[in-house]
Amino acid sequence: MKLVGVELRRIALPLVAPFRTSFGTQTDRDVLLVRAVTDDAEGWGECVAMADPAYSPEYVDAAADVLTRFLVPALAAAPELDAQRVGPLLARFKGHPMAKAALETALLDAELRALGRPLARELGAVRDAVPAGVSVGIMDSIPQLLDAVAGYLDAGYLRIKLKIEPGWDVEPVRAVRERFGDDVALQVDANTAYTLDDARHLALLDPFDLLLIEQPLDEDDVLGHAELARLVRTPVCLDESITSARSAAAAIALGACRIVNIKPGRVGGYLEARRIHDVCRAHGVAVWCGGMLETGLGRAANVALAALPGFTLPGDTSASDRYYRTDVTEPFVLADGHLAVPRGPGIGVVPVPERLAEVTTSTTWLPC
Ligand SMILES: O=C(O)CCC(=O)N[C@@H](C(=O)O)c1ccccc1
Repeated sequence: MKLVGVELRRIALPLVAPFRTSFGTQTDRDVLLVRAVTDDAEGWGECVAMADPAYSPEYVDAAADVLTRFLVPALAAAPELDAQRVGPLLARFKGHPMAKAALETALLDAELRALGRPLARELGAVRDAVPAGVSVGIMDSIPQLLDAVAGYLDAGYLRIKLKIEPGWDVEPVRAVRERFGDDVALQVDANTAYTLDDARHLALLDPFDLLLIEQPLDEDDVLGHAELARLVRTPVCLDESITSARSAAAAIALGACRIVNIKPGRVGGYLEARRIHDVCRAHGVAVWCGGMLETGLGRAANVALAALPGFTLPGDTSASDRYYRTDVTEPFVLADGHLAVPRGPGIGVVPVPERLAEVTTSTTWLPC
């Protein structure tokens, strides 16, 4: 496969409602899409970097810059290219996993479209549909939270994830349990908002039979998570801390997590995501697919990944309307609490041209 050129396209999408986490509130998304044009086919990748470096060190302007000045030229110079070679070709550039993931995914999508192979099949999917969980932001009040959770349960979501932070943790969890009962699959996500000094407080969540507590401590505090795991009963799940298959193996060996949230953008792409899945599965560690408010392009690829055998917990693979009034692809719609795995070649979806044009704020063509 030869790279003819790469389009970097920025789109602006308002969220249907503000989404508050322990590190800030999102009201809209400034998304970088990557379209790779090869001599065989073209493919799409979505960069999940946020507008500011609040979740991770990456941010969307930096991703566009590193793609333009370093990552795309490195692939353009490659005499022979396929998706498996993208990681090794870009390894000399440190970091920027979200930018790298978007480019690798665009190449992988192009390659698989040329072969007529669905991404799900390429990754090793064993399911045609995946159970959908939903992430619920921090709210202004408990009643507002309960109304939101009621709406998602009515919509059919099979798992509720509550964002928590100091001052908004035990009470919201208690209220959801009291209102909706003990059978609702429920978990919490702290996004690194606590320290080991909060262990006794976090143990107050133990009676609520949560599936997991996600990333309570700093992303680089793997030993702290191992210590916390000895102090609380709720299983610890890592997100920001897991950046590669190697880091997953180390975290598991240290007892820092019993569950892993796999986000392809955070780890550099779907091929590394599969390697993390394989490492976790070999150690009996359950995984689920995290979300980064993706459009239907990233969502399609995430749903394909979530169909692998080790993804035994519902992911943050919600329907398109959880975040967007109109998606850039045909919308993903919940059916009996599940999303169907795209069956077409590559990621199985493409942007709707008129919709893409409506939301485009800039586009840059990088000839190769
Ligand atoms: O459903 C989704 O796509 C979002 C799931 C979610 O809560 N993502 C969180 C996270 O920390 O996991 C997030 C949101 C915004 C930005 C970064 C991360």
